Amino acid sequence: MSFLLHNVGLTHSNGYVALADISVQAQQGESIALIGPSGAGKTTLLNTIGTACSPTQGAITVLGQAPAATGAALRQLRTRIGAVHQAAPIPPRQRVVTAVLAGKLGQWPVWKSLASLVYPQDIAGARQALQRVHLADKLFVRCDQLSGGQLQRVGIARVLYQEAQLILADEPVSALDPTLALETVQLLVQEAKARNATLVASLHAVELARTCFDRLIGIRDGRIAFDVPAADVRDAQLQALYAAEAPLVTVAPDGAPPHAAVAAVSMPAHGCR
Ligand SMILES: Nc1ncnc2c1ncn2[C@@H]1O[C@H](COP(=O)(O)OP(=O)(O)OP(=O)(O)O)[C@@H](O)[C@H]1O
Repeated sequence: MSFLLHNVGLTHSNGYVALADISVQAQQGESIALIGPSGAGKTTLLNTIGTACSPTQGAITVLGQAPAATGAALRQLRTRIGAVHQAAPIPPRQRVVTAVLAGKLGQWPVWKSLASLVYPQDIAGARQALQRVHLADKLFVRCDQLSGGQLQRVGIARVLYQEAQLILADEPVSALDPTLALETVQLLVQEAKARNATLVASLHAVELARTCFDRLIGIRDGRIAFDVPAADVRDAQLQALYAAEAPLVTVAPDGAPPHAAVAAVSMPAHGCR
């Protein structure tokens, strides 16, 4: 078992219920895409699985541990979890090589981590990870000299270098063009499969989610709308997931009566299978 959430809820201090009644489990090695409208709770769920957010209800086990454990046990657990953030939290003046090596800071002894900040301790390893996202030529470039998409790929190189057992990726390809997005999602899925790591990624590109992952979890209003093998998801489920709360009312320019427009699910014609 990779993780297990039982009746998990998360209510923010202002009373906003971001997650409610979330019960979900994943076997080691599964690849799962989280999909759902903006504000549905995908990031909050990823942060909860990744121990960055504590649930206010329910129980959670991650990689065989209850994250409520504090101090050294929690730090140790986090070294086994790799996170790819929507906007990589990388200091702008940091060199790319240092940003990638940061993936293993928690696994290295303190002396090595500190030494690596002054002189990168595994340049070959960082180069290899960067090669996989086509950025080996940026090894010694400062992160503030990269484009948003390049920075996002540095975050992916970091998680590849970390060799985490559980990879949590929050919209990992949102800044990439469609071709690179497909290639990068395939890379993450293949990497996870090759190492029997679990991958959970939130995505707005529904067709990428549908074609590249084993399983799809639809999130809406902080709840699980469906949890199905990717091959079994039906168009009606996707339409309902993304349907506007109230239909958008548009007025035709010629003064014809207003009509309702339901948000369409975008499905570009590319895939993994
Ligand atoms: N600290 C907070 N306090 C109160 N509400 C919050 C807080 N953080 C997030 N929220 C709310 O929780 C809800 C879920 O946010 P979350 O970022 O998980 O959504 P998401 O599905 O990842 O959205 P997106 O696709 O736009 O990234 C949103 O309505 C957001 O406004």
